[in-house]
Amino acid sequence: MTKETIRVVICGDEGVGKSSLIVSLTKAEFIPTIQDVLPPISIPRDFSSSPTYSPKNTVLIDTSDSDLIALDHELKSADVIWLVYCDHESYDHVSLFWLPHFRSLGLNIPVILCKNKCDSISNVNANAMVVSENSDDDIDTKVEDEEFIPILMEFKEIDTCIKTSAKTQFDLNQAFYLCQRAITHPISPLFDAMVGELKPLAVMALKRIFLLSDLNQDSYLDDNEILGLQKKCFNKSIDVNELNFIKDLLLDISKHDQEYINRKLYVPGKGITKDGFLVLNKIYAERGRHETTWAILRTFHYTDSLCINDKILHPRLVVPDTSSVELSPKGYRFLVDIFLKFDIDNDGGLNNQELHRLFKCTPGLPKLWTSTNFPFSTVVNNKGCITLQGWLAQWSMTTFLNYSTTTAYLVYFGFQEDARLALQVTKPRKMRRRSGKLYRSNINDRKVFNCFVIGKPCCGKSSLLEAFLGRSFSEEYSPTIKPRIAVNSLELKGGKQYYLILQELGEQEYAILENKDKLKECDVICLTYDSSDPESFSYLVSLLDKFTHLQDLPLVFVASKADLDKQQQRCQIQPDELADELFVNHPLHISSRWLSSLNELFIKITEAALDPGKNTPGLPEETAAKDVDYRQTALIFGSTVGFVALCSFTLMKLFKSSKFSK
Ligand SMILES: Nc1nc2c(ncn2[C@@H]2O[C@H](COP(=O)(O)OP(=O)(O)OP(=O)(O)O)[C@@H](O)[C@H]2O)c(=O)[nH]1
Ligand SMILES: Nc1nc2c(ncn2[C@@H]2O[C@H](COP(=O)(O)OP(=O)(O)OP(=O)(O)O)[C@@H](O)[C@H]2O)c(=O)[nH]1
Ligand SMILES: [Ca+2]
Ligand SMILES: [Ca+2]
Repeated sequence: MTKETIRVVICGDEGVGKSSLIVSLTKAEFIPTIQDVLPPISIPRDFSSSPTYSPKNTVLIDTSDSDLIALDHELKSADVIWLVYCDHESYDHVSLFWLPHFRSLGLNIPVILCKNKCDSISNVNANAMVVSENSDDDIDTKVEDEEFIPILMEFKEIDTCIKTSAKTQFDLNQAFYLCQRAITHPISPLFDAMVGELKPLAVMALKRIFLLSDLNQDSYLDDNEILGLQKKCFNKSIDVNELNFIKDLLLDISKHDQEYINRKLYVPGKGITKDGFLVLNKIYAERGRHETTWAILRTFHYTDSLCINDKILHPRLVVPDTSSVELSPKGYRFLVDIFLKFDIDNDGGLNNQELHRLFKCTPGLPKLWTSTNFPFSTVVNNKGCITLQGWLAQWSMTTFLNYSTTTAYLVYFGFQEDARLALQVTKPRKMRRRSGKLYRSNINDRKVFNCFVIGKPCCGKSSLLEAFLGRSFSEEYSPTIKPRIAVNSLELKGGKQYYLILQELGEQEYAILENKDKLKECDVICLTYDSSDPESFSYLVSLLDKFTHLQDLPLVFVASKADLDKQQQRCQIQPDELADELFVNHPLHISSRWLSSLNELFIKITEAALDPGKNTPGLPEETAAKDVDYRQTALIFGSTVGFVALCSFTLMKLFKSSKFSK
């Protein structure tokens, strides 16, 4: 409900009973002689029989046709018009004067047409949620046929017609409710009275609701699923008779109604079909019980314009500048359930058909996904289908990069609660200072980290991303132009699970490295050079020179293509020297052909994200004495390994060449 206050302007010829209607309604008694024009009366929400969707206030405004200026003034601020007549003359005036007059004022608001002084009819109250055999159908239908129908056909602004009596209080509450309903539950977005069909947006929304309610995905709403839907929308259960009535009605329509002949609306033993669900809602609209349809739509957060409420899709979340957003256990649980529900063939992957079904109740794949080549941004199985591990990684990444996409899709997928419950905001980064330098403090509440992989063209960045997703190495080289992304989960010692996002920036590398805000979202920079290309390291040196602020972040140096012959880097400083100078680890030698070297790297990147102090340049170890000791042993150990390694390498070469020389 968007409106807090609804203004109902009551008009009609002199003496039709306008003022009497207001008095009778509000005082519940008929006072034969009253003043000409009553002052506006405000009726609070509690007055209504079904307060859920009624406005906070409804103001009833009495008018008189003797003062057209005042009347027009009121009409222009009206939300709905209660147009009253009571006899032949005032009836003729409805189409000859009143309705054309509203049009001439340019009003585009609903009109409730009311025939007053119908004193001979007893008060019957029919108000049921489910379509039921209408108890007032048998009451004098002459007025409807002769008076209401022609005028309803001619003036589409007439929402409903009703007979009342101010004297006997017949249907006064109903008339008042209809005025409110015209605003709170408008028929026009749902139903096209001209063609007698539900409107396309309504059909789309209802189809989506059907999909979400069909829990076992068999394309039928069985009794259980209907009960679930009823409970959810009306917070009450449906009784067996009502349910049987609906079923019989649908069976009857598919047997006798020419339009639906041979179309399955309800299949005994299985349930209501999607067509059946639509037909049912069409019947609600036709019988003036479209509140039922609105109640269903609103439960699924549809607004009057039949789109899902933006505040539900994108709830406001307070995210401090240096915090990140991750999925909560509840969010992961929901996404696991969705995956399992749609993995219909149970093979641990979602194939195209299954993905298509899953995204049927959404506007399609998120933009972020299509622009990052989903599903190849994450783990797929040997058939190219996203696995559960990949699915969760993909959502972890989406939440990290743009949580608003996650909340929206959770709602599309049918997440019942406030979508914020599926998220958690991490603590803002704390900063520490050592040796006069600010650096990021240890992290203990995050499990998703973001790493930019930087390096000279052809140094092996894409191969690294591919290997991270468990894909086999390819000799082929195709330069990366558009940024690329890869996300996967990994486990550190002790069994803790993390998600790591690796981004290769392509032609945007400079632009992104320049942008300090972008770097706030970056946990680690992975600086890669090709150890077999002598010109490769100098690229990194010049980047670090150019973007000095990179040195405020954790850095991990990587020497790629370790399976090829190592070359001396043509550069004023060698990789190990630079690392020493910056107080960070020496480059890790990896090869995309050697899986174990890669695993070590990914763990190292994650550890660098968890403990930025150890990996940020310019921070010598705090305890100097211990440090030296450690370094000496490390060096000795290192050189031994180096010597042995060198020996074995030469020996092997000799051995090999001698073998070949034979
Ligand atoms: N029998 C009968 N008489 C009614 C009913 N409603 C109003 N009247 C009578 O009709 C006359 C006009 O009623 P009002 O309520 O003053 O009508 P109004 O439309 O406000 O008239 P103006 O203010 O003059 O435009 C009064 O004598 C009422 O008693 C009704 O439902 N049944
Ligand atoms: N021998 C060997 N070749 C590798 C290795 N890693 C990558 N390559 C090859 O190096 C070439 C470039 O690899 P990519 O991963 O595309 O390099 P890149 O850094 O992404 O290149 P750009 O996107 O142009 O910046 C390809 O032919 C790969 O097959 C490796 O570890 N060993
Ligand atoms: Ca079902
Ligand atoms: Ca690349």
